[in-house]
Amino acid sequence: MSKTVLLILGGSGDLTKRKLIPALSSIQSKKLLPDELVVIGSGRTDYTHDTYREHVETTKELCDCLYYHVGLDNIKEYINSFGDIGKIVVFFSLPPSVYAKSVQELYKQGLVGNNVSLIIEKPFGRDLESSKELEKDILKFYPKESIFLIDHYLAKEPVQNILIFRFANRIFEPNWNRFHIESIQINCSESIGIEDRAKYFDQSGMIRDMIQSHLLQLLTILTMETPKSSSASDIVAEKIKLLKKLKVKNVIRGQYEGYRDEKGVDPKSNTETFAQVEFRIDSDRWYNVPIYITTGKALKRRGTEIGVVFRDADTPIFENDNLKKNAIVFTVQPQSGIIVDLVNKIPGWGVSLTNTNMSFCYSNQFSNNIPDAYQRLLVDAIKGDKTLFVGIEETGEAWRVIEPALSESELIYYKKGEDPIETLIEDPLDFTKYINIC
Ligand SMILES: NC(=O)C1=CN([C@@H]2O[C@H](COP(=O)(O)OP(=O)(O)OC[C@H]3O[C@@H](n4cnc5c(N)ncnc54)[C@H](OP(=O)(O)O)[C@@H]3O)[C@@H](O)[C@H]2O)C=CC1
Ligand SMILES: O=C1O[C@H](COP(=O)(O)O)[C@@H](O)[C@H](O)[C@H]1O
Repeated sequence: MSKTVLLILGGSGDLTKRKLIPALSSIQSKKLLPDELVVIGSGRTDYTHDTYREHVETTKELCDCLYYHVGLDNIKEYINSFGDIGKIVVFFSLPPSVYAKSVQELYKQGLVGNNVSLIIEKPFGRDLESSKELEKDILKFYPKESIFLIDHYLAKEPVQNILIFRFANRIFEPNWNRFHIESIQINCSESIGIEDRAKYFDQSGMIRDMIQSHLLQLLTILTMETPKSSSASDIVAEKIKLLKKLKVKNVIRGQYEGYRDEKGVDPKSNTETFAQVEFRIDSDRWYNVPIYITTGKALKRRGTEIGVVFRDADTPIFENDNLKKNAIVFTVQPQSGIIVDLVNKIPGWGVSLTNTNMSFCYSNQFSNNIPDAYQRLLVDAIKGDKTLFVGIEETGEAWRVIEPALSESELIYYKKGEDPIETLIEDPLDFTKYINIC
C-alpha cells in the first residue's frame, strides 16, 4: 500500500510542538490517520530523529512514524526513501515572511504533482498588497486546488454549528435582519499576553492577528446570505459576497501598560494589543445594523462569545424599564453553547417581568466527543476535504475590508489584567452574565 507523507515545515517551532503533534497523536489513537503515514518535521535546528522525538514529547505510536530532516535540501529523495508514496501533504508552520521562499524551494526540490497539497497557516500576508503578491508567488508553482488555507476558528465545533443554527432551524432565520436585530457584538478576550511571540506579534497586532482572519470569519458566517448548498465552494462564494459589502466604520486601538517593556518588543512600539472595530454591511438585510468586533490580550478573562441583540418587542404592553433586550449568545470558548435571553413573568400575584436564560450546552448534550480544531483540520487536509478551509480570494477580500483599520490611529492604554473602559458600543452586552451557564 502506498504511503501518505505529512511534511511539517517549521517542525521545530512552537505551533508544531504545542498543537500539531498533540493533535496528530490524538487522531492517530482514534484511528483517524492513514495506517501507512510518515510524519517528517523539518526546520533549521540540527535535530536527529531521536532528539526531535524527545523534543516534541509525544506517544510511542507517533514516534514510530516520526522523522526529522534539516532544511529542504534533497527532501524529495528523502521522502522517496520511504518507498511507494501516494500523497504528500506539506504543512507550513513557518513565519509568514518565509512562505513564498519556501514554496519556491519545494518546487525547486521537485515536490510537485497532483498528489502534493500545501496547508498554509494564517496570516496570509500582512495587508492586501502583500497577500496578493503571496497569492501570485504561490500560484506560479502550485494550482489553487492544492492550497489549503488554515483558519483554526473555522474548525471549532461551536463555530461550525453557527451554519446549522441558522440554516437547519426554521425559528431564527426569518428574524435574522435589521427589522429584528439591533446590533451584533463579537468578543474574543485573551487573558494571556504575547508570551514569547514578540517577534511575530509586534509586527502584527490584534487587527492583523485576530480580526482579519478568525473574527471576520465569525462575522461572515453569522451574516452571509443562504449559500446554494453546504459545499465548501458555495459557502466561500457567499462569504465573499458578504465581505464585498462590509465596511469599517470606527476603530479603537489599545495597548496594555508595560507592553513596550516585553522582551523583543520595540520600546516605541505602536502595535495594538486591543482593538474594537465597528462595521456596517451595505445590504438590505443589514442596513445600518452596527456590528462590533472586540479583541485583546492581557484582558480580565479568556472567552470568545457572539451576542446577537434584538430590538424591543413591537407591542410593549408591559412595563419593562429594568429589562434587557432579547439576545442570542453563542459562547464559543472556554465553555460552548447557545443561550437565548428571554423575558418571563416572575411567579406571583402581580405582573413582574425578568430576564431569564434558555440554554443549550455542549457539555450537557454531547459529553466529551468534541474534536479539537487542529485534529479536525489535519484529518480533513489529509483526506483532501476543503470544507473548513479558507479560500484564497476570501482572505484577499478580508484584507481589503480591514485595511482602513490598519492605519495607526491613536492608542488608548489599559492595565494588564483589566479591560479598557473605552467602547464604541452604545449598549454593550455583559457577556459575564452568560459564560457560566454552560
Ligand atoms: N504558535 C501558535 O500558537 C500559533 C501559530 N500560528 C502560525 O503558525 C506559524 C508558526 O508559528 P510558531 O510555531 O509559533 O513560530 P516559531 O517561531 O515557534 O517557529 C517557527 C518555525 O519556522 C522555522 N523558521 C524560522 N525562520 C525560518 C526561515 N527563515 N527559514 C526556514 N525556517 C524558518 C523555525 O525553525 P528553527 O527554529 O529550527 O530555526 C521554526 O521551526 C506562524 O505562521 C504563526 O502565525 C497560528 C496560530 C497559533
Ligand atoms: O491565531 C491565533 O490564535 C490564538 C487564539 O486561538 P484560540 O484558539 O486559543 O482562541 C491567539 O492567541 C494567537 O495570537 C493567534 O495568532
